[in-house]
Amino acid sequence: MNLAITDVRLTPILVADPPLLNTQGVHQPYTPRLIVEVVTADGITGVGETYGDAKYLELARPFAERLKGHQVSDLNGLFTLADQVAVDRSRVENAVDVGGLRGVQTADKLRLSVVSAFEVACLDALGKALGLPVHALLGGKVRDAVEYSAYLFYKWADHPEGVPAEKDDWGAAVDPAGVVEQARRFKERYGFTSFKLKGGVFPPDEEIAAVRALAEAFPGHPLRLDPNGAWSVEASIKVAQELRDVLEYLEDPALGTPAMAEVAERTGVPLATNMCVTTFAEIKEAFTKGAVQVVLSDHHYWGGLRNTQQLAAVCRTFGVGVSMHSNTHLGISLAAMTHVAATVPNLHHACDSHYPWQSEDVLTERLTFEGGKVAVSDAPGLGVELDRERLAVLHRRWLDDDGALRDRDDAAAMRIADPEWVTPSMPRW
Ligand SMILES: O=C([O-])C(=O)C[C@H](O)[C@@H](O)C(=O)[O-]
Ligand SMILES: [Mg+2]
Repeated sequence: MNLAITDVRLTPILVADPPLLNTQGVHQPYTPRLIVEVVTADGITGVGETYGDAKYLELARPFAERLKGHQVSDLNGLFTLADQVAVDRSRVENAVDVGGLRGVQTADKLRLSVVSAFEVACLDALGKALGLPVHALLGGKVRDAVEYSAYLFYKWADHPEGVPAEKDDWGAAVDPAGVVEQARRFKERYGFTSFKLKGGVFPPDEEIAAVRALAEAFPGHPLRLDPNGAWSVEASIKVAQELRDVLEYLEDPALGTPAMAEVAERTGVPLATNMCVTTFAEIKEAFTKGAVQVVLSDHHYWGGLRNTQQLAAVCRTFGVGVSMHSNTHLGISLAAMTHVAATVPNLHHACDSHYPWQSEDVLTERLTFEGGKVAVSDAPGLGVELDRERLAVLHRRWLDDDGALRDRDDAAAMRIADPEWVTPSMPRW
């Protein structure tokens, strides 16, 4: 068996995205992703997926060049190689994370976000070579299916007039009735039993009303609200108090560990985060201060599936919960999330996934949710197959773009509807 990498293919693509609202603006009609393929000397191809904005591509290209001859089994070596790739400082210093809402930006985090796709691709190739599923390479699954929650968004019916976009069939959701209707459809289509509402869009009272409406429509279902740090400590405490009987957790109500710690201390509602604990370096302060009760991991920016397992082990040690965050992603990443989630014993909350919002994919067969769960594949590797024709079509869209959509920018998308829009300063309320 020859596990040496002989070829690496990087394919940036643009995928359709509905007009989903968040505190920074609205999603653009197409969003960039990067599809990574590693090919071994034996002709086995492994696939991975990560963010596709220019700053990730700029790193992925020189990194890919260093991979020729690298063994797909040498996962630790990927990180050593990545350290050799210089990060342009302007990419991280004072940079506003215009679309990600994923916390601090550092050179390491940028590297990890790129390496994660290669780690997944190597695991996929290794699994195919050995005839083993990725979860087996990670130590084995402890469950046969992974539970996800419905990721509800305030949403316009369509992207602004005149903007080329794919039509979706979800309709608008800009008030409590719209949010409940969206949740109903999520439940009907996918069987989800817990609901997360992306908040920070309307004043807190309106979002409290939406969560109350969800609680009435779906009694006993776990509910979460995530304003991405848009509230002051006082506003966060007010929301926590008003919703404490129905919330499973409140996600990133306020920005930064000190503010989260204050909210946690003054309310009994558990706090989750994918903004103030996004790197190993941020764990100590947050856990010592009791700022978070659930860390939402994301294998992209935590640096892959094995780092996600390490994060879960640290959380377990400190009695902090762990679950999963998600940005716009396709089926390769959902498969990777499902494999690693299947191996984490202390995963007790349904994971987030944007996947239902993505009408397009690069797989021959989409992953499906049954009863809100994705079955853990036992096929070799990730258990997914790339659809090269679809990949080519979505790459062609990226090639044809004049650059406007190659970097996700939710504020720019909002300015098309509201020319006065500027990224709100935080806390917004
Ligand atoms: O849980 C979160 O904070 C997210 O998923 C952040 C994302 O950027 C989400 O708000 C989005 O895509 O609009
Ligand atoms: Mg969040």
